Amino acid sequence: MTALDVPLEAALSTVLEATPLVNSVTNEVTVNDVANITLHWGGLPVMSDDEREVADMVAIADGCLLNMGTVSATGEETMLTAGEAANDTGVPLVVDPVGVGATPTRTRVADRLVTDLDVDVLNGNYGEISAIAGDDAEVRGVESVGEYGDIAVSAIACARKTGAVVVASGETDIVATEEEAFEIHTGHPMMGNVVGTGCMQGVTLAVFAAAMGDTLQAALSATASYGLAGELAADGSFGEYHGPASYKIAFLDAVAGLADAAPDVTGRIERIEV
Ligand SMILES: Nc1ncnc2c1ncn2[C@@H]1O[C@H](COP(=O)(O)OP(=O)(O)O)[C@@H](O)[C@H]1O
Ligand SMILES: Cc1ncsc1CCOP(=O)(O)O
Ligand SMILES: [Mg+2]
Repeated sequence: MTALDVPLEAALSTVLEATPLVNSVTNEVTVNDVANITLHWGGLPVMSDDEREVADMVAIADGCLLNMGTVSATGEETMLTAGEAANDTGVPLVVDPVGVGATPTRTRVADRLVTDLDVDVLNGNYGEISAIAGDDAEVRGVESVGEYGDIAVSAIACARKTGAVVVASGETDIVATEEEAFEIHTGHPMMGNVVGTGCMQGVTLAVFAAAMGDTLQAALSATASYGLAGELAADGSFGEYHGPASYKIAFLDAVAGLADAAPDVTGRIERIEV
């Protein structure tokens, strides 16, 4: 393993300076959290998801997230329209294949998104990424269950299958390309007790990819920053909490305050031999 230096303060200030407009076609469960965390990073959220408008909105955006958490038949077509607009205009595209593997419909929709679109970043939990890679996976509803000892292997396989930079979230996040994989040793178990932390990670990736350009650097910076905010919320740096609901508030405040918190992840990102 070799440690990788990722300058978070520079990445965070790049995001703040860019103020990227990110259009999220996302699920109705966490849409408000996705909008707010976009703003808290320094981006501008818009949640345009109507077939009549979405291509025009994506064309003027700096980033686009497609999250299939509650995708309907019309929503499926709208996500393809939005993704095609992103590809046509060179807008970085992030896909969160929520619940892929749980039902045949979700598997079909996810496969269509990664096949028909040029996806820059694909983010999902261990089960979702393993399912897309074609490996054994158990996704109950939208939650990853079971053990995934070879998640880095699955993430690289998923990157080779889709051409995307892949972020597999869990106790240790994995960022993988077709050639290499990194372990990101940040985050806190409390993050797993809040619905929406995967969805919010997806739009975080879209914000950083929109601002930074280099997709791998953006994925590493976004993932490390996200986990660091989770840690700072858990250690009380952004207010006392009494359970998962108040933790979520502290987490969102940690995201908004991270740039001024001397974020440092030295030694926390490792390139792994796979
Ligand atoms: N046990 C844990 N320890 C550290 N970080 C965690 C843990 N569980 C989840 N996270 C973090 O929470 C975020 C959401 O991950 P996860 O719960 O896997 O996604 P989803 O909500 O899509 O299932 C990720 O940033 C991940 O690193
Ligand atoms: C519970 C649920 N059901 C459909 S989408 C959704 C939210 C999933 O959020 P996350 O993937 O961040 O846990
Ligand atoms: Mg998720």
